[in-house]
Amino acid sequence: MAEDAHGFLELRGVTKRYGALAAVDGVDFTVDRGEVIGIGGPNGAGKTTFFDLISGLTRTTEGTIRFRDQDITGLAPHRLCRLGMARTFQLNSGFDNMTVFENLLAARAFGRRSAGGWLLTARADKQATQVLLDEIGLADIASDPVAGIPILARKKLMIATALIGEPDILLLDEPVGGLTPPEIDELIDLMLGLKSRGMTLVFIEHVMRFLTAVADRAVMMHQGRIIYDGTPGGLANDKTVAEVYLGSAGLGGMA
Ligand SMILES: Nc1ncnc2c1ncn2[C@@H]1O[C@H](COP(=O)(O)OP(=O)(O)OP(=O)(O)O)[C@@H](O)[C@H]1O
Repeated sequence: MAEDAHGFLELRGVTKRYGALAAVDGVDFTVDRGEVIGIGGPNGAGKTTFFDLISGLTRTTEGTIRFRDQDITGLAPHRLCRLGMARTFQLNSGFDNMTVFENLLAARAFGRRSAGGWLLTARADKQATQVLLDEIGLADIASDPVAGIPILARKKLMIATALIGEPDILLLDEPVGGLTPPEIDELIDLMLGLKSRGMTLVFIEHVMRFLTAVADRAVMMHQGRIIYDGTPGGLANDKTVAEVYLGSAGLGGMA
């Protein structure tokens, strides 16, 4: 498939209305292949809805979304998964009664992009699962039921579950929410590892230390619109961003 590195993912005039409220309001947004973008903004800014639109969980009211030179507006999540898009969620998901290994293996089997029966691919799937568990630092608890594992391990498992289908773009919704500073450092390293492998990453995060350490480009949303799109370093001096946070948490409160 011929595809341009520029405009790998492209949104034009994307709007989502809930009654009178425009949760996402006429957004234009382009992601190039290999970019690492951190999205911030106050609660209710529209960030998760924005991800839901891209990943096919919510239908757009207006606008178009293109991915890899295809119009994907309205395409179901499983179709997007097969095109190479994966995402994680704010809340940790997983099958609690299954082990870490089984969770990842199930994701591998159901998220497989190429055709092939279970029996034909079972051995390869198990190998790929083990390799990823090693890489992501979950091999030690591979046999543990997910119900009892710590929150950092759950976060890593969700990322692994998204990565096991070998996506070309990964969307992460608040990957470090609820983690301690040393745990955040660990996920910074994990993300930098993905970045060094050329993975296209778009993530939502309130923790500014994480956002500035990982992203090359920062995007701030407010009331469904993009109010800043530039370097992470430029955020601190941006008047519009400061105004949005003034009187509430302040820019420092984002970290
Ligand atoms: N299904 C829905 N029905 C009605 N309103 C909704 C729905 N989903 C989201 N909204 C509203 O859309 C707006 C944007 O919500 P969204 O969850 O996208 O914001 P957010 O930036 O992700 O917030 P947070 O940082 O708290 O996760 C909010 O005002 C929210 O109440």
